[in-house]
Amino acid sequence: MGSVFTLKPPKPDEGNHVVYDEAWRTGIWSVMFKQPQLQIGRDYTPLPSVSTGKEEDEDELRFFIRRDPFGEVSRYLHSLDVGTPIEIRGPKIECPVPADTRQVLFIAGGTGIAPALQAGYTLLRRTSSTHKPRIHILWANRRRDDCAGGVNDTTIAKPQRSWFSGSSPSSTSTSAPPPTHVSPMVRELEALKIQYPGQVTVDYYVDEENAFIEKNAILEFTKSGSSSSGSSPRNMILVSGPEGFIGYMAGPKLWAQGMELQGPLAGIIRELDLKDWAVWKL
Ligand SMILES: Cc1cc2nc3c(=O)[nH]c(=O)nc-3n(C[C@H](O)[C@H](O)[C@H](O)COP(=O)(O)OP(=O)(O)OC[C@H]3O[C@@H](n4cnc5c(N)ncnc54)[C@H](O)[C@@H]3O)c2cc1C
Repeated sequence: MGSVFTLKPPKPDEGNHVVYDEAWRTGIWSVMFKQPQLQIGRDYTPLPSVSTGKEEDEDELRFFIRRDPFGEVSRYLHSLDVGTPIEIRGPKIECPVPADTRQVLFIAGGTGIAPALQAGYTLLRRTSSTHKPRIHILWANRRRDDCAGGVNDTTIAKPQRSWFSGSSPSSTSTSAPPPTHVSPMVRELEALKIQYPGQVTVDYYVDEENAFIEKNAILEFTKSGSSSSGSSPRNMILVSGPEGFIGYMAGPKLWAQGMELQGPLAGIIRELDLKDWAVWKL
């Protein structure tokens, strides 16, 4: 399971604000947390503040961090008392979302949902009367508990309307009862949907329910998003999650000369041979 962490600078710093603001406008970014005893660092992805209703003007950063029972830094972070000082480094831009992007298909595994929220936030802030970008998120988790309360928007076996959407619970006999526990990341996704109606859709896939992201789920969105006109709008597929997940979807990333590279496109996305879609592995 994971937890949401909130970081505040010890004193207000105008410099931080400018740097973070630029990162939020650019796309997907991370910061590195340092574990002081072992002198090791790990990257984590700040969450946009859609659900909190705050502007990005308070240098506060929030993170969703999964506690790996055998992981050095994530265990360390979960063991800290509230208020403990911690050193971070960054931001590091992982992937810009170009200004003319119209459609994003985000394929996320586990905590790979945090960059999906960032991509959605950056993309949708650019909404205007003439520019209505869209993001469709396919989110895979091992357990239902990881995405508790999440209701599919587009899959064929479309279940009940989301209880977040404000429909009267007594209006239909098929309404789902409000779940007793709602994953914090589902709350973030729902907040984004409410802020940008019709521009965000999410489908959930749960390993323990034998629901896996397959080719047709990718095709459903990409075929509707491909351009029929000569000038192709910019469409992106972003893949984020554990190494094996990225490898299965889009082929592994590569290491060369101490640098992580994208590596060739492979996996099921390559087999789909999509035109007009740029693929990026996070
Ligand atoms: C750009 C980026 C953004 C990220 N954003 C987030 C985020 O927002 N939230 C989040 O939760 N995570 C995020 N991560 C992942 C995060 O950086 C860490 O990798 C994760 O928290 C695990 O780190 P750790 O130090 O706890 O585990 P580690 O100590 O690195 O261990 C990870 C796992 O590997 C196993 N392992 C370690 N060494 C060995 C070995 N020699 N042989 C076999 N197994 C071994 C451990 O048992 C453990 O299960 C992000 C990663 C990147 C690259």
